[in-house]
Amino acid sequence: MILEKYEWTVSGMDCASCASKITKAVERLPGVGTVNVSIMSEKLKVDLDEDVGNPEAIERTIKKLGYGVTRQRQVGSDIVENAEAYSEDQDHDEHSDSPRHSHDKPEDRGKSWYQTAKGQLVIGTGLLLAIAWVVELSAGAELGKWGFVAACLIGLIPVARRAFAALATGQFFTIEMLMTIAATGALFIDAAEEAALVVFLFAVGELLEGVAANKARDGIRALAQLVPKTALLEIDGTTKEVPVAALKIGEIVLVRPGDRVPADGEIISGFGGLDESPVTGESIPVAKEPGDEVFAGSINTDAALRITVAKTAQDNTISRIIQLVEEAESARAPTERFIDRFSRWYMPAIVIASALVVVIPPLVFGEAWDTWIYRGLALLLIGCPCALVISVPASIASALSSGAKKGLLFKGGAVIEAAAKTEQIAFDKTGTLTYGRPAVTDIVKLGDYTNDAILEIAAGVEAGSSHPLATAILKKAESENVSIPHSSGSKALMGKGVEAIVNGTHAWVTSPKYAFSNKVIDDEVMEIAASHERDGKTVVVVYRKNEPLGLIAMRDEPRKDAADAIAQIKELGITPIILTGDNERTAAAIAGGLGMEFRAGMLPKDKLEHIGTLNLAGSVMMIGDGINDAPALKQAAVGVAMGSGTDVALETADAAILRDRVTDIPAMIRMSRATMANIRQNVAIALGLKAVFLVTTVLGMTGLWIAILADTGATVLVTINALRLLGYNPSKNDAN
Ligand SMILES: Nc1ncnc2c1ncn2[C@@H]1O[C@H](COP(=O)(O)OP(=O)(O)OP(=O)(O)O)[C@@H](O)[C@H]1O
Ligand SMILES: [Zn+2]
Repeated sequence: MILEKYEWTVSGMDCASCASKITKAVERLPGVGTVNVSIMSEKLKVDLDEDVGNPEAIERTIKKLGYGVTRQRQVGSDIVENAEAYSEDQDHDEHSDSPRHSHDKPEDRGKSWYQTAKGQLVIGTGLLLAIAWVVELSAGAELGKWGFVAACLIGLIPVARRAFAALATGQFFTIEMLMTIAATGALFIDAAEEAALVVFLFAVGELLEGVAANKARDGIRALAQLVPKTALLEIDGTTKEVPVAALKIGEIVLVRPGDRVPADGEIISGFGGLDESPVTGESIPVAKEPGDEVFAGSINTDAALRITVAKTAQDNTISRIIQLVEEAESARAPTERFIDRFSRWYMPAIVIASALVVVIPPLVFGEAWDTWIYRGLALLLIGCPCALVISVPASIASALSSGAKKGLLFKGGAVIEAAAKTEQIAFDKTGTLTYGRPAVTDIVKLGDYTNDAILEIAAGVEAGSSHPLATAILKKAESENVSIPHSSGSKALMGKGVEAIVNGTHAWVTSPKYAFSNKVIDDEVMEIAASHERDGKTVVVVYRKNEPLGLIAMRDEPRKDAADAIAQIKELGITPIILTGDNERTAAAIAGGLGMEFRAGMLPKDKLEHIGTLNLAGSVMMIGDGINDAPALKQAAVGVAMGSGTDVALETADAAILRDRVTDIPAMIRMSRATMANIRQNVAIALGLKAVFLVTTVLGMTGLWIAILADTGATVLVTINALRLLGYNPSKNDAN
């Protein structure tokens, strides 16, 4: 059995209950494996066994439920769009030209609300309702009543149709079904006017929900629009405008001043400042020259650049960021899962309660049937869980896209929730608190070799290493015009150093501690090393078998905002700590300067273990550069990779900070706490309003239309509240 991956764009989904309705309906179809629905990106992904099932059946089901659906087919690396999926039955789906559909069809973009099907339903019902009122006033109640019945039916039929489509997939408890029963019931007990009003308000609510959901998606769509659609491709000395999707790796494109870079690539000629804010959130232009990497979406601020394309449109860093944010939805917050479970029993419970309200007072206490049927129907509408189910995902969606714009990536609600609970933050030293670019400061002779000779051998050993210390030594060798000798058999001694065969002789570059334990250096040399280490430098010993040649001291500067960041973290009530492989004294010098705790001399496995221990005392966030600390990042409650748009950073961790600012760590904490506060407000609004109107409905203080107004009102309130997160500024000192 081979499962084919299918993907559709589904329009008209406004809340989590829409997603679960579609999931359940599709899961029942033959041949369907994993089903994944994303409201934010309006995507449906299905693993389908084509021997048993077929994609058309899936499309028909979705259309019947009342959503628009467009199939996307993967061809190579390009997504090719099929024509609007074919629908067998005549009933045109009322969502297919909602404004959100503009996601796929640019020509639809900018449609006003009244041009959409939902909008027209609101106008239609509203007009009939108004006419009915006029008729009632002028021609009497009897004739007016028929106007209300007409208004009610016009609005109700599409809803009822969706309710029965869901029923056909085994789902009885849907919002549409509650609406249908309540409105039909109201017609039967001669409350046509209220039934029409209820249907009208429901349509208004749906329209507003659609607008709100669309607004939440805008953030992400805006990111996608930062990449230009066309590029100036260089062919045979001239340039030609081509679609960005058609660019191939290795092709050369021209980027004029003021243009956006069309693809990730490398500058081959030209010097200029690049505003990388779309990718990293950092808007101060970065000076770049030939050989430097550029990201798609960045703005070329001053001079023309020629760039070789390094990635196809789909693999660009910014496309991957967008994809991550879209996928982040599926990693759902525990609170969200709780709300989902809650609403699963909430709807049936309300239905049962309504039934009891209808039956018990008349039967047991001899009350009037009319009154209690009316109250029961109103109670049914209280059962609409829309506000509740949308409360958490709306906040999360806003937070995800708001964060992404500022270079703070969370891979899902679960990560946001965990980040908000952080009590300790563990930093890897190199590359996070420091720039990660150590430079050689001193070379100390231990024998007869000159500084250049020491550097030469050290460079030979380090040639095979990509450690920051190796980079520092190789760079120094280059600037001193020392030729790098031939070496072979390079071997990393994890957390200790490197060895290799240089010019036919075995040579080592290691930590003083390791050299000492192998009796290569004595106490006296250890003391020389220590004196440098107390200045915050890292010292390595260059030696051959039992023959120390020299010491090389290197210094890696703390980032300029590191002290500020640590202070902010403490202000937030969180304990920061450095976990480093470097030695005690160097670590103490750096940590002391920043005012924080440290643990030094840690091997990668020690870091892992220590995070485990810390986790017992309170939730730990680990910050790493994402390169060699992936296991430690995994071990922490929240692993955060830091580094401007680096490849690894995006994939390895739970969260990532895209611009090189340590102050973005406290910003990330603030963002997650603000999101959780927002979620708590939303749940309180949704549950609170339900509780209030549940009571007033049973007591007969409020009726049918108030019940539905309470639900749509709450939905709108909750959504507006969530959207406030889009404008939230988590940084303490700067404007963005
Ligand atoms: N390529 C290398 N050349 C020389 N010394 C090395 C090398 N790799 C590691 N060492 C020695 O091992 C020590 C620990 O290295 P490790 O890579 O575990 O930590 P680090 O990355 O330098 O620091 P941090 O843990 O803060 O990021 C270094 O301080 C150095 O003394
Ligand atoms: Zn919905």
